Amino acid sequence: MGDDQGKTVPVVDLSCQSRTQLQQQIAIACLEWGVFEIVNHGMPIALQNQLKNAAHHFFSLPPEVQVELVQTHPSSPLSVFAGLRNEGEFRNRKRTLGFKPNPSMDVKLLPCLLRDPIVNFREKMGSIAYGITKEIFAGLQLNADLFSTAHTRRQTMAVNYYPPCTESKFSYGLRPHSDLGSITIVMQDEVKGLQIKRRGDWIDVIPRKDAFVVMIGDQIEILTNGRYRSIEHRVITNKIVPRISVACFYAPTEDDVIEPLQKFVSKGCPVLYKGSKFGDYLNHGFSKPLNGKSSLMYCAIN
Ligand SMILES: O=C(O)CCC(=O)C(=O)O
Ligand SMILES: [Fe+2]
Repeated sequence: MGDDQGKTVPVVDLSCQSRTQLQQQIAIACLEWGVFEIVNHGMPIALQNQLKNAAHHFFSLPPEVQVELVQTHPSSPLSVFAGLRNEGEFRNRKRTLGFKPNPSMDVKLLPCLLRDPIVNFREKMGSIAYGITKEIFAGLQLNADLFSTAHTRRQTMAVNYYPPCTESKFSYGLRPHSDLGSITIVMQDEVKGLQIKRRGDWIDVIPRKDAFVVMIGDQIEILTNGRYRSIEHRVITNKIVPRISVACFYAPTEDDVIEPLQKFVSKGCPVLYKGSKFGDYLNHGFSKPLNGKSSLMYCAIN
């Protein structure tokens, strides 16, 4: 486990420890950092490499070919786009291959290049996410099965490609933000770029071949009334090599209303957020350019 005083994101080994120890480590990481890395997570290396290779290949194709490959059919579960829906003043220098939430997916619609890597990776990552959220909620003495099921129902996935960038005003691959859902699990390649904000400083999440990054999202902050805070993060580009990441987002369904649990409210800790439908929260978050943790203002009680 990383040193709390240090500048390294804590690493949680999912093997070789009792569940109580595991829950404690995760609880400390959530409380003090809002982000941690997991090793021995059980995702086969071959599956990771398959998806990374497919992503490199896909993004090396001309943009119009990329679009043609994934968007020709209206019910395709995939879409490919540059930047974000709302960019604001500065562009986010990335291209994303996005997998829609719980599509009634006809796998045959996916191009062969991506079909097996995406489907297999996504399925395995879903069970890793369920396992992690279970330990997070168990560590909070909540009904772990119930809450982990509720907070992983909506699953989306983004394969991000950050091209090398020489213009300094485009140095952001992704501007500072917190994720809108409950948890995000990220697979990085070997290229640095992801940073998290801790006590006012930006800290690199140095890529480790064997690790995935787990980030606490806004819905957990709301549910726990600020006990666990969502992590602000950003991606910076570099001038030389492209970077690939795969971000898997887990969240409640769009009809679920998320509000602080009574357990986390007390005289000394008054209610910080009002309840809101996750779908409304999401639409509001997507309607604004990324700006730190401002997405939480949507339901903050001041
Ligand atoms: O590329 C990364 O490492 C993180 C991506 C991310 O933060 C996001 O897609 O929300
Ligand atoms: Fe993010």
